[in-house]
Amino acid sequence: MMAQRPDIIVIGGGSAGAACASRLADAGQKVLLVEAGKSDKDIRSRVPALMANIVQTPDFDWCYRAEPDPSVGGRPDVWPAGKRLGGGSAINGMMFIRGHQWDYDHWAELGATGWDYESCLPYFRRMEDNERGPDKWRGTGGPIAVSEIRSRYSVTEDWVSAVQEAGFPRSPDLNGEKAEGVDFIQLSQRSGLRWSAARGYLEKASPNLEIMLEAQVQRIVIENGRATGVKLRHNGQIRTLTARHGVVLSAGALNTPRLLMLSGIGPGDELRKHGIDTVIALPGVGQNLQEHSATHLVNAVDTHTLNDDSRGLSAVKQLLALAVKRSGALTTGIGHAQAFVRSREGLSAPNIQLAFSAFAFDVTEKGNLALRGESSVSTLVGLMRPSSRGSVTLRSGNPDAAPKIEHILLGDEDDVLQLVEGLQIARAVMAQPAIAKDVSGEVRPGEELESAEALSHYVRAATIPMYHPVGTAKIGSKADPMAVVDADLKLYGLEGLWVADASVMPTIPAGNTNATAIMIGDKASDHILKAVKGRDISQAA
Ligand SMILES: Cc1cc2nc3c(=O)[nH]c(=O)nc-3n(C[C@H](O)[C@H](O)[C@H](O)COP(=O)(O)OP(=O)(O)OC[C@H]3O[C@@H](n4cnc5c(N)ncnc54)[C@H](O)[C@@H]3O)c2cc1C
Repeated sequence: MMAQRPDIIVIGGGSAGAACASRLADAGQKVLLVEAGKSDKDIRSRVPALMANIVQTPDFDWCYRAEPDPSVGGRPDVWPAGKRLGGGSAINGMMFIRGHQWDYDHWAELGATGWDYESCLPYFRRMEDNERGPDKWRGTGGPIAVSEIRSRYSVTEDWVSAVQEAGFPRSPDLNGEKAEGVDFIQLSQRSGLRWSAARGYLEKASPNLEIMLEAQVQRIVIENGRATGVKLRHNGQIRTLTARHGVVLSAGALNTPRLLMLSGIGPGDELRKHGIDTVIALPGVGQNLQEHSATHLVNAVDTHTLNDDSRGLSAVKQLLALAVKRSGALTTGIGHAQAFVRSREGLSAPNIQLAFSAFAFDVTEKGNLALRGESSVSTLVGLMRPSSRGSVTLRSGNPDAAPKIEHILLGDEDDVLQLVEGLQIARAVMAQPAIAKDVSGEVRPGEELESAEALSHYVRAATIPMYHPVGTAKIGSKADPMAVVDADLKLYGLEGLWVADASVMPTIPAGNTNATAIMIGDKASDHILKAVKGRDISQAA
């Protein structure tokens, strides 16, 4: 344990917490980072394709399940959340994408002053070590390695051509000037291995940073209107640790609101229900839960795919390719190429993400995913700006109880319509000459489902969450009663408590959320330094 009392305690060493803790320590703060999970130094986290073995494994994942969702036939969906140093970035699909500039500018319009794209860009740039090199939009030399995919299949090249044949532009860089059009996917990897936020920010962190693993925070300690420390369980003992300046809460969009409520911060009625005294009444805690929804188009193909590389001699070759060249099927992320497209006229920005993979899964009778036995490809059709909103509340006052997640994935008819439009675009792409020559049939939804009505039934049955929960402690102006933190990420009504993770996003950005969460953690450090050292945020980054 740190000999001295730390200046700041950071709760949660995930995507945002790792970035924030490391930057604060670099700036001279004595930081104690407390993480409930173990280290991410584990081959199952490092080898990308082993992701399938760690999601839904309690040693890596909090393994949450939402309440039954009537909009998808009453299915109680799984809501994974990383439980290792690195958090989500230690178990996720590694797709590295920032989202569209419009989303950040929209945040600022909603009251998150200083979170427009121009203000976030220096932090996106400083986090990156981008294999494509630096330019006005991209960074190099930063802690997070961003690499091109190394699991290459000719069918992916064909898909990229087919998207263009279908009328969408080729993007020079979806993380660059414009997040619209088609490109190969970039991954959070270096030399074919996962590059989590823990690897990037914590492995070479300043000696000012101490990390306490397998330390599960039960609540934030509040004295005289100030957060002074945490109560946690470590090695079977309950301990209270204090910090000079305060606490940064980075437990992720599901656990951050849970910890706030366990600490007496949240909607009064909800706290009373569980016998918790209200310290600060903030009705927005746990509300505004947002999530991307996605459905899949699966095709059988006559060309070589990753499904073929998962069996027999080919599988052995892939092991060798990883060991010798750090390439091949075992370096795969969850997608290989992607396109951001508009499914209709009059939108301010693309509303649909198509993520193409040169592989496809079947769902087994037990509900598990299994790679298909034949050559196959899949196109994920993701809805980028869903209207549905859900909530995270307490199941009980027991600090070990899972949060109660209530989310109606397809609560809005127009969300279903947009997914149908996205599916129709994904099908149109597969019909283009560049890829039609590879395709031997449609597995899901199935060619017989043609009408928009039939496709909407399919969407309702087959849509799943994309594992991108955000928004449950949103940034907003003082005039917004549902805002939880101000634009400096300080909790309303309390000194010494900042929230820095995916929960502060006012709305979900158009793209997988890891890069945005890391940006928030990195930028948070400058807001906190402004508070504790009077540093000028406009001069930071
Ligand atoms: C299976 C999966 C696949 C995904 N795929 C992608 C992808 O391909 N690309 C992408 O961009 N995004 C992806 N995401 C989403 C992305 O990883 C998350 O948005 C991001 O990690 C969120 O960062 P965060 O800092 O908000 O929370 P997290 O990274 O979840 O960090 C929270 C941390 O807090 C710790 N913690 C929680 N409660 C406590 C407590 N009481 N005490 C101490 N510590 C605690 C947790 O163990 C965790 O380490 C995926 C997520 C999942 C789960």
